[in-house]
Amino acid sequence: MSELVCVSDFEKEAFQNLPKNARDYYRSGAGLEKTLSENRNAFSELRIRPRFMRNVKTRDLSTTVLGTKVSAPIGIAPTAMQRMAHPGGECANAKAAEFHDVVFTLSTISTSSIEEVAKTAPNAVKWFQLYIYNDRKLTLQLTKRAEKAGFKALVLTVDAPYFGIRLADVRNKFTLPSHLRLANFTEELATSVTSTTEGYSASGINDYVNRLFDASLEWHDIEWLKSVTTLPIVLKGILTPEDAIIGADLGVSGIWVSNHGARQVDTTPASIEALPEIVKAVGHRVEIYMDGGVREGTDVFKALALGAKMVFFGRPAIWGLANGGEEGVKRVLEIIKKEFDSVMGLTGCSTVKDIQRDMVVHKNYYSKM
Ligand SMILES: Cc1cc2nc3c(=O)[nH]c(=O)nc-3n(C[C@H](O)[C@H](O)[C@H](O)COP(=O)(O)O)c2cc1C
Ligand SMILES: CCCCCCC(=O)C(=O)O
Repeated sequence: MSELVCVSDFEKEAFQNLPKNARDYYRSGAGLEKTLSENRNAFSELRIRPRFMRNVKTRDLSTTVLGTKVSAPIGIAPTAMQRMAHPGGECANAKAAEFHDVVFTLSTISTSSIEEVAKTAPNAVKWFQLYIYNDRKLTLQLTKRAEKAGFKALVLTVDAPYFGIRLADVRNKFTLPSHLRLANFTEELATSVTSTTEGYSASGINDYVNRLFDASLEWHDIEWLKSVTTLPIVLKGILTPEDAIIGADLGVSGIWVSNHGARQVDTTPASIEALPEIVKAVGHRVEIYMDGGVREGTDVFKALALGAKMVFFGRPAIWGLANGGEEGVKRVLEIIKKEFDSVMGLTGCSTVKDIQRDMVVHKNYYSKM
């Protein structure tokens, strides 16, 4: 693993080693994957304006998120079915986050259960990502289990009433390998990720979600969620200030700017493009996080300069898992932290508060000169 020195190295290696069904599921985006590319390109369009002579001999990457101190403003986004990447799955991922003292977010659709993850990584800062099922009793049980297991926030994903068309999964007719289970569920719900339809939309993922997720959700359902949980609620998948304002008015604690790793609607903006206007609209009222295409320390720096309090990534942790399980994710986190530390020091920032809005501009700023 020592020859893997950046996230891109981990990605290439994971592509070699993962079975096609899993690799394509993890890698792919919706449609022709224009937004998938833009999530990366948009970071490259931004330029960092460094400042010097500011005593950066020691640097402190730490910050707080929803009142909890963490070692760095980076966290692991929820990604489903992680045991396809490594037998340790979500438990290994959470252990790595615990080791680095960063946030770990567990997906509803995990192959390790809420309780297993809590037991394996008792001291990790854990958040639970919630999908709302047609069966509200089941949804409530998930929420209560997360509370009981010590999870610190509920991340309600709002961008997935049903799932985008991911052509790779359609072509592969994605199914969950038969030795794995969706560990938060029993019986049919634990194993039924198989294609039941034929033809164009015949991916097991679309079929599962179409059958079970509540596509009728509206804003008033946030009131219901607030009434049944003691945990702070974060809305994940927000891409417009209009929706961010509604969420803030409803009293949520955080807005997570995201296009779901470009897996829902192709040609939505890159998350980093959507971030500034959302920060402008509600950044003074709630914490703002972002994910989508974060692969390097410079990306973390840019997102913070544009107003994010915390930056998450999904696929890099999967590539870490695929290259050595817990140790692989630890290494990925170490790399991104080291890169971020390097950028901070080399731009005159010794704490995250020193990262100012005017330190990042679009490259067009320079063409006007
Ligand atoms: C394989 C995969 C599975 C995902 N599963 C979930 C999920 O279960 N719940 C959710 O809210 N988002 C899910 N997402 C979206 C991620 O939480 C996150 O928004 C996205 O991965 C960020 O982009 P990045 O992978 O470029 O870092 C998934 C993304 C991927 C790539
Ligand atoms: C079997 C249900 C599929 C859940 C998929 C999780 C997810 O959000 C994704 O983007 O994939």
